[in-house]
Amino acid sequence: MSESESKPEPMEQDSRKPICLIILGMAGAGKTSFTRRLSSKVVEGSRPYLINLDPACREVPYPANIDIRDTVNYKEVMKQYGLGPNGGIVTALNLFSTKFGQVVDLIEKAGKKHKYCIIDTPGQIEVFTWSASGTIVTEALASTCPTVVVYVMDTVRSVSPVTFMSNMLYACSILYKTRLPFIVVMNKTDVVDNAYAVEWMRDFEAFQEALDAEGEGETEGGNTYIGNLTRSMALALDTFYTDLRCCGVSAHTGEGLDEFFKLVDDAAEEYEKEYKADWLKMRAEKLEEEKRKAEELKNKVPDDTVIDKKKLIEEVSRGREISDMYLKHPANESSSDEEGTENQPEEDDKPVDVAMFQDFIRKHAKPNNSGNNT
Ligand SMILES: Nc1nc2c(ncn2[C@@H]2O[C@H](COP(=O)(O)OP(=O)(O)OP(=O)(O)O)[C@@H](O)[C@H]2O)c(=O)[nH]1
Repeated sequence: MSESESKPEPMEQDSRKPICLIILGMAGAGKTSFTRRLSSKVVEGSRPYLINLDPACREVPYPANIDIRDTVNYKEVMKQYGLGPNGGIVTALNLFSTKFGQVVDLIEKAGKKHKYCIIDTPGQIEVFTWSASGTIVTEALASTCPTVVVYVMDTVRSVSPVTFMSNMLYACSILYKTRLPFIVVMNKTDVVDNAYAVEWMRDFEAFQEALDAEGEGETEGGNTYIGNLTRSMALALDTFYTDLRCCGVSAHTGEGLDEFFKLVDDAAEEYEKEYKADWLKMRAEKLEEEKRKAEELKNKVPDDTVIDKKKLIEEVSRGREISDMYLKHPANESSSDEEGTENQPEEDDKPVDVAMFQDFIRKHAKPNNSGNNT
């Protein structure tokens, strides 16, 4: 029966899902540089599948398989909705997230070939972590594939105990918000070794000494209000530090990547054992809810409007020219674009997108943030 025993293997390979890594971190921590470094890492015969979710970045320095900029033109979004740059980025991500199901389909298919899928997020961390679209994207990924949050920390900028504490508090809040396996990546070790940070996490006395040393008569450490607060916070974070996966890396030199991938595999195992069941349950409940909402929406949308008639998001194969990419603007370009050519919106684009966007707002707007103008 050796033949039948060997048969399940390709099926397992076919249904294998990639391990999704959501790359988060403060502006300038090195998310994009780190993603770029990971993009060249060949694991089990292939490079990671890459997704850029930053609509405002000028250049993506790695060969993205999916790039939000091919779908949403955030400058047009700004114009059309009368928003500033931050509002434009948030709204662009909101629009993209309404179709994230299609992205998830592509990611699932990519699992046949790629072991990892890396998702680079916008420069301003709160655009992702404190927006409805960030939640939608995270939930869509986590309820389909093993998903791990990778928090990139700038080791150079965190040498002050107070800054380090603020960074860790932010990381901690993301951990509790996402409820996913978590890795702290201490980046830029080519400039400053991350040993100090690991010591502060493992040894409270060492952290206190550093705080005292910084504090003498200054505004931040010692017995000042901030110093005392930081001390209390460090104690409170003790539970967070226990079992926290962290490693030092340099996106510039590539140092620490092997250790990083070991932590990722370990975190993916943790997802399978401890998180997956909850996420699957949540997805079942969401599907049920969506079905109900879709019924409601169907009654509101004019009969001649067909939702999901065609794909909004397309995968871009490596090496393909930008001009070859499938471009479509959910915000509808009423003004002429920079090249002077204007794509005529198709008849059913606008009502569908507007209906989807309004439905999105209805689903996610809470009574207490209805006045939020982002
Ligand atoms: N020395 C050193 N510099 C780094 C490293 N990683 C990133 N940088 C530098 O840090 C700066 C910010 O890097 P990015 O990769 O743009 O950081 P980011 O978090 O994606 O930035 P935003 O998207 O703007 O938030 C750049 O000047 C990088 O060259 C590293 O490992 N070592």
